[in-house]
Amino acid sequence: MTDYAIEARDVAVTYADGTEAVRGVDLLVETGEFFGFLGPNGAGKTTLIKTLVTLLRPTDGSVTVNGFDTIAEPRSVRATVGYMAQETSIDPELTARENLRFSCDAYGVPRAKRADRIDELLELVELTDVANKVADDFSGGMKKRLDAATALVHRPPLVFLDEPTTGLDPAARNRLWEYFRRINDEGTTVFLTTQYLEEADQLCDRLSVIQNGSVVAEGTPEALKRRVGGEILAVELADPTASDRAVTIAREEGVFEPGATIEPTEEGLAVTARDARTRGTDLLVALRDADVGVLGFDVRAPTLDDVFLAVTDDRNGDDSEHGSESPPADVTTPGTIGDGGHDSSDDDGTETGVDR
Ligand SMILES: Nc1ncnc2c1ncn2[C@@H]1O[C@H](COP(=O)(O)OP(=O)(O)OP(=O)(O)O)[C@@H](O)[C@H]1O
Repeated sequence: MTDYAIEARDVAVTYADGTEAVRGVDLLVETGEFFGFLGPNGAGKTTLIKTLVTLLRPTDGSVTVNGFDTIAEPRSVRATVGYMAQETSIDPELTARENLRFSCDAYGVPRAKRADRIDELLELVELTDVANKVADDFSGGMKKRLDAATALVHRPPLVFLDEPTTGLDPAARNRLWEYFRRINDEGTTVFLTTQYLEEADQLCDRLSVIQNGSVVAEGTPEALKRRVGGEILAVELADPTASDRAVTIAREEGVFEPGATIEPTEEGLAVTARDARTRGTDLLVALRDADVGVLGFDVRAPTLDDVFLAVTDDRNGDDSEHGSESPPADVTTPGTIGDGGHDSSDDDGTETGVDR
């Protein structure tokens, strides 16, 4: 086994209808890492995961997973990975225990080891008490926990989690996070795709941001946040329609360092700068002198939302290069990830399925 759980070189995936879902992605994930893959709907996350687990064949480039080439040695890849897909793989008519038994069959877990392995996993995902109840009666969170357990029956050294907490309430999400942390602490490499930036921030050692099939940023959550370039000063104006005027004042007064980003927001304006905290009061004074009323202000450290918006905003439609080395462009106020408006439920089934 290599030091890398995943080595993807210049991977491209084009669907039969000509959609270029993944365009020249390079990815190195070290053994033992908790790696995050972020991106808006339709960015190419699921396509890449399916390529890594041998469900899709790359149009171009090469992929090695756990030291095995995905095209030449797909069986070895499948034997050493677990895959929790977006769509649940559990059978609602079977009990939790039966679902796990079924997965043991599918993954070829030796019979003598099955009972212990199943008890261990039920305990890990806290479903021991309901082991003999049918999955149909489970809450969304319980189903997801069972789903995750079914991907682990063969003790894979690498597990892929495709948006595992989508649709769960915060409490259920937290429980899954604990469980993912535990398997990672025990040595399992985790590859997680998510649209929840907080989730990536909480869990991931390192992450990549993908947009339009290309990686647009990559690094540790901390390094990515630093790249936003300082802190964010948000000013709420008494009259939000005065925000353009306030922005002009902030720019023309030269209050902040030259690289500062000063933008209007719905409430007023936002400044991203290394001296946002120290020079913030100068801005407030300048606004008062210009008779622009201020209701309140706040200085905060950047979040991954800011990173995400900074690296993706400016690149909509720009698919010409990875750009992972260049600093992010402008920063806007936090929000949710944009919707590319595609239905990910369809799968062209280009390749064989993972035995599940
Ligand atoms: N079977 C398919 N045939 C043609 N195009 C597809 C197919 N599956 C996905 N696509 C397209 O490929 C692009 C990437 O889709 P993909 O599902 O990989 O994105 P994603 O980042 O996983 O999005 P989501 O978060 O919605 O799952 C999108 O433009 C999508 O519409």
